[in-house]
Amino acid sequence: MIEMQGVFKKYPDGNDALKGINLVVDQNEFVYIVGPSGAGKSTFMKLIYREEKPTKGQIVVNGFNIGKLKQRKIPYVRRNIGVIFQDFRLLPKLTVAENVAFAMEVIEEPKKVIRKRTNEVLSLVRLKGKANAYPSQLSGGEQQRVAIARAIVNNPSLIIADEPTGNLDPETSWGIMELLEEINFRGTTIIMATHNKEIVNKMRKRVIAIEDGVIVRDQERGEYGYEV
Ligand SMILES: Nc1ncnc2c1ncn2[C@@H]1O[C@H](COP(=O)(O)OP(=O)(O)OP(=O)(O)O)[C@@H](O)[C@H]1O
Repeated sequence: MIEMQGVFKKYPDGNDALKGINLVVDQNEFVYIVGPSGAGKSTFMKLIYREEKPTKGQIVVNGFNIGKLKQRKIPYVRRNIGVIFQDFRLLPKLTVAENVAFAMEVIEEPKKVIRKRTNEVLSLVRLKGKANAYPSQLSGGEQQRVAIARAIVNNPSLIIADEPTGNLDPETSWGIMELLEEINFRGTTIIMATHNKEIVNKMRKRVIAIEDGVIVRDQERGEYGYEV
């Protein structure tokens, strides 16, 4: 589902963020991306959902050659990818239900489908009771659950999560991880960048370590491997 061959990313200011990435991620894998600050993890994730373009090399996601994608085709690829950030990025003036529904409105789903599916995903993240609340009225963990609901509402085959527990306390973080595991169990591939040693060591998934723009380790049922 994701294939990278000889991928380099040099930012316009000359920063070499990635220097020759090769990897394959299959459908339904759960992959942790670990590594020191500035190693290139976020850049790696941004290339997958085409927030950034590679300077060299090939990236294929769900059969699309991401680097060569025409501007007008980008929405088709993004529709199949849910993205979750450390800082939630909800729309503050929309309610919980509206934040989730918005992701379906932009792809012009019928109103009836939107209502039904919004209810479904809010149940899944256990937030049905907060449907009419605004993000500012929610805890951090609840806001992240809304962001997860929004990410999965269009049934993406892939979720990219960039430090999804970075702003959350340990207990809340576990709740988020259980949710991501359940989503993975239902068939969605998950790629998650994290600095959370406890989570990586307990959940035992594939671990890819990036240092200074290259993959230095790729382990099944791996460990975090750094002191924090
Ligand atoms: N938009 C940008 N323009 C120029 N350089 C950038 C840009 N974004 C990132 N970089 C540089 O690219 C390198 C990799 O950054 P990246 O954000 O991918 O690292 P990271 O592993 O995600 O770090 P962290 O764990 O701190 O989030 C760093 O040297 C960073 O300064």
